[in-house]
Amino acid sequence: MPVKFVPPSSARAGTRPGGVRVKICGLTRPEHVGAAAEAGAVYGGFVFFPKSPRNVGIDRARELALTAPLGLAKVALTVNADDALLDEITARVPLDMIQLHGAESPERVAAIRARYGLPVMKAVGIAEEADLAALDHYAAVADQLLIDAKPPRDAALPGGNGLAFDWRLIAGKSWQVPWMLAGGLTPDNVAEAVRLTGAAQVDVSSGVESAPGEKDPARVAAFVAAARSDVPVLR
Ligand SMILES: O=C(O)c1ccccc1N[C@@H]1O[C@H](COP(=O)(O)O)[C@@H](O)[C@H]1O
Repeated sequence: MPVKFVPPSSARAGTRPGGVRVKICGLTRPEHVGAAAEAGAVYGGFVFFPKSPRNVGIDRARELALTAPLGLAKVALTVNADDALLDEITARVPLDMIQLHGAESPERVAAIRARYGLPVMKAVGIAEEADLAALDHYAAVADQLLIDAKPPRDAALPGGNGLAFDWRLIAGKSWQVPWMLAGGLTPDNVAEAVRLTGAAQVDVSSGVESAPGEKDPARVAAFVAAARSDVPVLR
C-alpha cells in the first residue's frame, strides 16, 4: 500500500507563505538542473517521451537526477507508459514523483500509484468547461493534478506546446488534492496566471527555453521570480 503523499501546507491550502511552488519541466542537461535549483524551483521534470525535443533516456535521466540537490523534487514525466517502462525508470532513476501526461484512465493512475509507491500527478487537458469534470475523477485517485491546456487535435505532443487555456475556467476553484497550473506559462504571464487562478503551484517547459529542449537560465530565474512576485514582503 503506497504512503499517501502529504504536500506542504502551502500547496494544500492554496496559500503561499513561501511563495508559489515552481516546477521546471524538460531538463536535459546538468546546467538545467542547476539553473532550476538555483532559481528556487522545487520540482524538476525529466521527460520520457521519444517524440519530445526534451526526451531523455534512462541513463541521462539517472545522471541528471543524481546531480539534483536536496530540495529539488525529481519528477518523471511519462505518456501512456506501460509497466515495463515504468519498472525500468523507477528502478534506475531516483525519483520523487511520477507525472502521467497521456490518456491514462483513473484505474491506471491508481494502479501505477499502488505499484510504485510514489506520488502520482495526473495531467488533465482543459479547453472548455466540459473538460473540468475529469479533474474530479482524477482527484479521487491521484496525489496531485496538473491542469494543462488541451493539445490541438493534430499535435505531436500532449503537452509542452506553449499553449495556454482560458484561466478563467478554473478561477477560484479547488480540488481535494493539490494542483499545479501549466500550459503556455512564461516569465511575462505567470504572475497574472497565478493572480487569476489562485494557483499555489505552476509548471513550465517551453516558456523558459531559448530553443526546444534548451532551458535558458535567465528565463528560468525570471520565471521563478515572477511566479513568486505576489508574495507580500515582510518589513
Ligand atoms: O515538455 C514536453 O516536451 C512534454 C512532452 C509530453 C508531454 C508533456 C510535456 N510537457 C508538459 O506540458 C506542460 C506544458 O508545457 P509548456 O509550458 O506549455 O511548454 C509542462 O508544464 C510539462 O509538464
